[in-house]
Amino acid sequence: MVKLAANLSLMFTHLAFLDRINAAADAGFRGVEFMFPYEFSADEIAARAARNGLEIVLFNLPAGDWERGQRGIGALPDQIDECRRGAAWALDYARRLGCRRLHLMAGKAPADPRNRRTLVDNVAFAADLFAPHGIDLLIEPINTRVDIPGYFYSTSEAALSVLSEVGRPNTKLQYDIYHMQVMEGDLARNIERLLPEIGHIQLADNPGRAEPGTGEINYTWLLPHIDALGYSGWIGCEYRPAGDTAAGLGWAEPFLNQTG
Ligand SMILES: O=C(O)C(=O)[C@H](O)CO
Ligand SMILES: [Mg+2]
Repeated sequence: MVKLAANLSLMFTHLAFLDRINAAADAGFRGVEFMFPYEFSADEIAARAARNGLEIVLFNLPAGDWERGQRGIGALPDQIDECRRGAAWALDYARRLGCRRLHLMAGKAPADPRNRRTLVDNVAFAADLFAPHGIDLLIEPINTRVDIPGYFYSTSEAALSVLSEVGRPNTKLQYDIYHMQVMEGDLARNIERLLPEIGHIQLADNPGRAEPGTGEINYTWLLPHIDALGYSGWIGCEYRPAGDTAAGLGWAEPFLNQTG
């Protein structure tokens, strides 16, 4: 079964954040993800999701000063304390929200030995903090060609080498099909090969990062294929709708019906 989650940081953005939860449920989603919940009360988010029968499937650890261009701090030696306080804050939210996956963003930093050591240690710290609560820690290679130039890892191989050095069973790859199309292509074969390492998938079309059907990726074929490979996790719709979010959900109807 293809399980789609609405990404509330990018979808239904004409509504206030909490109201996006209702909109996602009304559109037929059974799961939601978002970047950062921290300016809202965890109890309010949890109550709203519960009332709408929605599972909260993923959000990010605090990622530094986003407004000033930071995109995570996991690999930044000067912000180790902040990263670890953020891991504890994220865990508190995740427990209240019943969320089982948290994404740690590495940030923009060259892949030199000091930054890598910092990242490996921070990922290990957070994974160990989350493990007793049944929570997985995810890292996601992000394309450096269009979206985040200078991001610490932009290929599945680079992210997996970090996870293998960390060596914790509750660390997984967040495979964002959009980023991986930009950096690697050969999506079906790569997803099949990486499946045992993948803890969460996200999607958008390319170019433009809008909904499936607006670009070059054949999601009509790829989503059932991923399902047939045996992937049973969530697929987050992390795209910027080309127009009205609900009006652009035609592509998702067969899959939203499946989760209903
Ligand atoms: O940029 C992305 O693709 C992500 O998934 C980051 O977590 C930002 O939400
Ligand atoms: Mg993503």
